Amino acid sequence: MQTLAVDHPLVAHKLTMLRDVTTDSPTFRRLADELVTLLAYEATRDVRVADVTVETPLVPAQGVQLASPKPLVVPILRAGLGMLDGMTRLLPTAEVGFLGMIRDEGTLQAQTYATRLPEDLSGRQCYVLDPMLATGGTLAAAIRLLFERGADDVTAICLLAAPEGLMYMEQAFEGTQAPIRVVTAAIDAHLNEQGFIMPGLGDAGDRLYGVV
Ligand SMILES: O=P(O)(O)OC[C@H]1O[C@H](OP(=O)(O)OP(=O)(O)O)[C@H](O)[C@@H]1O
Ligand SMILES: O=c1cc[nH]c(=O)[nH]1
Ligand SMILES: [Mg+2]
Repeated sequence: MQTLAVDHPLVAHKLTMLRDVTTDSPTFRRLADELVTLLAYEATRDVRVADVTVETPLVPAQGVQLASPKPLVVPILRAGLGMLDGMTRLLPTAEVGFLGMIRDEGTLQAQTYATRLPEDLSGRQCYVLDPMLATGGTLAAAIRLLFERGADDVTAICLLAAPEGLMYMEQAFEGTQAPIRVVTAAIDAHLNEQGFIMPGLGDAGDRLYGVV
């Protein structure tokens, strides 16, 4: 597994505003959207392209276009939905699948309550969107599901990751041949007793959409 914490002043600036408890929900949504687009630029560095020739007004020119099959973007509901527009802005022709997952706040185990993905993901590059990689249970379960359907290359984009979750992911996918990448705006210090990322930004789903 490869992990990339994107080191860029605009990423750091937007993340700081996201962390701020006084940032209201509309501003939080806008910042999350902008931040994802910046992270997506790094996360798509290995997106597959095919050679193509186009006619300029003057001569033919060699270039590239996104290869087929097109990448699949998978936001993990609920909080991952706040990252979808920022991602598809950069990859407008990608298809979108959905996973609904919730972490039991007592046991910290992830449960899947909705799956809407293509049955066959053979040869597909997948981009999983989830703002928080805490224990890693949710992301690992999501990636296992994608591999079961044949995905051969998975990149997760997270706004924040905890060292404990990254270590859990390393162990969960040790020996896996397929590339797995985690791209994040920052790796925070640790998890607290409730499994929250510290210093973190609180409950990402609640800050995006309110407490339910
Ligand atoms: O790494 P983990 O320990 O598994 O925790 C991370 C998960 O927890 C949050 O979702 P939550 O369960 O709060 O659902 P929500 O998006 O509906 O708020 C977050 O968006 C991740 O999906
Ligand atoms: O810090 C955390 C951990 C899990 N889920 C969140 O929304 N925030
Ligand atoms: Mg939540």
